[in-house]
Amino acid sequence: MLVDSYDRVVDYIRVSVTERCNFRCNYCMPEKPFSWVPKENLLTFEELFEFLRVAIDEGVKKIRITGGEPLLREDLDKFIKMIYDYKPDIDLAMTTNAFLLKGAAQKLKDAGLKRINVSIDSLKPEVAQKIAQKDVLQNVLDGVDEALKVGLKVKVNMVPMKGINSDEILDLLEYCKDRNMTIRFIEYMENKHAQEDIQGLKSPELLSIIKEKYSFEDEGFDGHSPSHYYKLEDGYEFGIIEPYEDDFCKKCNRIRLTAEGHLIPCLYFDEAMSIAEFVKRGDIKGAALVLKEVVKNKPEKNRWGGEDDEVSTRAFYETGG
Ligand SMILES: Nc1nc2c(ncn2[C@@H]2O[C@H](COP(=O)(O)OP(=O)(O)OP(=O)(O)O)[C@@H](O)[C@H]2O)c(=O)[nH]1
Ligand SMILES: C[S@@+](CC[C@H](N)C(=O)[O-])C[C@H]1O[C@@H](n2cnc3c(N)ncnc32)[C@H](O)[C@@H]1O
Ligand code: SF4
Ligand code: SF4
Repeated sequence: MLVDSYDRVVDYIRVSVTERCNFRCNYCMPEKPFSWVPKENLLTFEELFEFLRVAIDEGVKKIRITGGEPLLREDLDKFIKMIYDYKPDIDLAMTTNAFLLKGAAQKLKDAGLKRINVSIDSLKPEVAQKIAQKDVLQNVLDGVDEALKVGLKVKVNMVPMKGINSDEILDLLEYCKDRNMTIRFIEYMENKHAQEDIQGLKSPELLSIIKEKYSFEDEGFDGHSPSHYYKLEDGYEFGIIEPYEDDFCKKCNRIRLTAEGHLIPCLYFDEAMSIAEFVKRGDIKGAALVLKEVVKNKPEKNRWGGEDDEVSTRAFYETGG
């Protein structure tokens, strides 16, 4: 079992399979980075899987594939199948922008993927285009329909921004409610890669917009998720993720692995240790020692907004969010 120095069990790994993306979201990657990680520096799916096998043997029960845009990586279904075949009861999920999902959903489901979280920031084609800097909406909506059709469980993530998509909170909530998909509104997290003039909506602002039309109860946190959940009178649940808070850190169960093999103990800290050289030379014991070290050094909580206000300079498209 992987237990950190605050007695938290780490049983969730978020794996970013590429930092590349076919969108240029204004809050994440408005411009193509000056240079991408060279392809030869990426761990192969076989190498990533060898490492994940160790992690699963150590008690990991949940794996989320993310990116950049994970659907850009060729043979993703084969990677998913490797994990599924090794541990069929693992909670195997993916976070995606869904642009390429229509053609991939069935293959991913057949390979063993169980759930997807899709980012949808607008239901208006021109607003979606302004945010992603590409005409994306129809493909995304078709991707979601296909995912539901093939039986994948779907959640939606939206980043509400003042003057851009803040008038669509209820529309997106209702789009999700009609399809029985949970929506989580993520407060915009400042980072040095985003467009400078963005102002995100905070939780009280979001709640007061929803209150104009719906009554709801506060359900608190669900398990280990950073999402705070609320329940409408008809039982539909929506969530809000407030990254500047740290109450959910007490129950944190996750670490992150980047496409180049950096193991990151916390979203907000720049420290990371590499497993790359170990897995490349087949030294699985060495990789397991790095895993234990990273878990041991996991910080108690983020320090965003605290006295010593530590701000991560690492981009979300690198860490996988
Ligand atoms: N502060 C903080 N935010 C996180 C963490 N994990 C996820 N988030 C935020 O939640 C967003 C959405 O996460 P997802 O990729 O949908 O994954 P998830 O919330 O673990 O998904 P579920 O397993 O469905 O609960 C991320 O982009 C982050 O903004 C975390 O460990 N700390
Ligand atoms: C980095 S993306 C990777 C997966 C995929 N490309 C997608 O967009 O779903 C993962 C999540 O991070 C969120 N995200 C990225 N930058 C963010 C920011 N600055 N503030 C809040 N959420 C952010 C996105 O909305 C998305 O839900
Ligand atoms: S949020 Fe996702 S889709 Fe948008 S630029 Fe970042 S990685 Fe790409
Ligand atoms: S901010 Fe760090 S400690 Fe808190 S939930 Fe996220 S990864 Fe865990």
